[in-house]
Amino acid sequence: MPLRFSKMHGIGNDFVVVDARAAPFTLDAAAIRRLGDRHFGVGFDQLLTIEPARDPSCSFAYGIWNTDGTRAGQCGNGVRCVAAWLARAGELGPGMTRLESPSGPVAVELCDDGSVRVDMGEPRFAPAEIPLVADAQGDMYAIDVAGRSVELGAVSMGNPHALVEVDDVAAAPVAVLGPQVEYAPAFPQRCNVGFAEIVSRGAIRLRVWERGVGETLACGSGACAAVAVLRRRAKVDAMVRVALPGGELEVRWDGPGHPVWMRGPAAFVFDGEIAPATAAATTTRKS
Ligand SMILES: N[C@H](CCC[C@H](N)C(=O)O)C(=O)O
Repeated sequence: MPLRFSKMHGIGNDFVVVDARAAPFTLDAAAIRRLGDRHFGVGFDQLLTIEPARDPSCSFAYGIWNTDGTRAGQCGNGVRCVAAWLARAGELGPGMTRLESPSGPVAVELCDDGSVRVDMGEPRFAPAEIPLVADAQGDMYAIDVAGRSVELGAVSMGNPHALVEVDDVAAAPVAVLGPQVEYAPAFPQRCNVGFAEIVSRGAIRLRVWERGVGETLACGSGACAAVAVLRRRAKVDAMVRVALPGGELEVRWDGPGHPVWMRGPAAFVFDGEIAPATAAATTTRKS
């Protein structure tokens, strides 16, 4: 049987979405890496599966894999695409619908303009929940990276995020500092690394080095993480427009006890199928 999929994106963060409602998804990490290769496979930042929910309060569940074949606990741009995919399949009604992410329930709502609004849950700042092992000064951590100390904020949105404030996001050392922080021993499960420039109290610019992927055009959970960290430092208001290289998201956080709300688009690119031989091929990039 060929593997059918939909290619989708959320402001340039791109996904292969696989329907695993009837038959379980069985590809291993090596096969996922091959499909994620932009030259030998299809190419994606994340592979998403749509599955039956185990939590009775949720209508469906979704799984998330990075291009390196590792699993992720949350994907903000991905959950909007999952909602749009379910809507196209006639599975999503009006109002809020709860979906089961790998790190617990989130709620999605289709808006009249075609965008999707998501309750991403509460940000979790406790170091053990991120997880992060480092000395803190308030909510600022100093970690050793390649022989020097880097100051950053950190939060879990169901997946681990570090946030570095920069003066000019265009000049941020994303490709150098990103992987160094991702693999720093202070983050035992590695992390996604955001670089944020504050434009005003209601607008930031953000680039994200994603765990297991590299720099992407956008990261939804990263946008929520950035607003949560900066709001906690009282540097931004509750409602923030987050400009990423691939487009813009609206993020709102009213503070402790409230979930982070994210709103943005979800787009279909094409539907396709992969021959079993391709999924099982041994040809792939060497590095
Ligand atoms: N692109 C996703 C994040 C993927 C997270 C993944 N890279 C990890 O936590 O390992 C987003 O829009 O939130």
